[in-house]
Amino acid sequence: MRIDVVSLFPDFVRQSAAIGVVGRAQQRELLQVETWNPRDFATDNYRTVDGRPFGGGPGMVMLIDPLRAALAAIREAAPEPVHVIYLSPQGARLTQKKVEALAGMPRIALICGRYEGVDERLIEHEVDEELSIGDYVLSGGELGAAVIIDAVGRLQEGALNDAQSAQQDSFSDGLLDCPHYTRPVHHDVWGGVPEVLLSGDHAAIRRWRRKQSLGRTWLRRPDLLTQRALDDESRALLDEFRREYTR
Ligand SMILES: CN1CCN(c2ccccc2CNc2ccc(C(N)=O)cn2)CC1
Repeated sequence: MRIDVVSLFPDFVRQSAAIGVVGRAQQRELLQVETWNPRDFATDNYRTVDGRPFGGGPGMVMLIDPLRAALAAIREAAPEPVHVIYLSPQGARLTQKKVEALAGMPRIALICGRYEGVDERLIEHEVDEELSIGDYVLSGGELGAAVIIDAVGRLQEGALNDAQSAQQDSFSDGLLDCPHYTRPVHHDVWGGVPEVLLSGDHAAIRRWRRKQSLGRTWLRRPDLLTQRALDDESRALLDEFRREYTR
């Protein structure tokens, strides 16, 4: 999968994508991240990328032409069609479901707004989808781009090793994760490690983890439970958790 990023701060995007699982996915050519700076496509001597807003008011707006020129260069750089995404607070909330859809695409382009955003006509004519990584204000779209690159990059076939993808499968089905523990087994101050995890009974451990995922989702994010049907076994486990919890 190829991801092209339009940003006035290409180094930030490139460096964040060079780390960890995503960096390795790039080395293995499972993922390709390219950055394009609109300033390199500005035609005036001052390499202008922003303009004063029509209608007045504070702040500046990103100019159409450098962005369009960057997008044209992106399209020209490889044959596959490009799905163009604009990161902004006005976008649809990013979810794992959306991440999975994006991860299956051959190419996406991420436009990172700065200043007060980009000229609306660029969004209308060149952007396929506007996405937000959450209901908060950032100084630019670059962190959103880094989030999408990580979430999508780690889903590329071969990016995660078996242990990581096993963890991924057990948890990614829309539930919160179960608690995790490691040595020292006994810490005097904080109490113990759940006995079942030390039992070596792998069926019981699997059951306990699933029950914890279901129970924690019910306690912390009940909204996630309404978005998915539970099979009979999960429903029974959750009922058991709820009975124990409300005792
Ligand atoms: C003071 N304004 C500066 C410009 N900005 C803006 C407006 C439009 C596009 C990009 C930006 C860059 N900021 C972003 C970007 C994304 C998110 C997100 N939630 O995904 C939050 N913020 C809005 C705020």
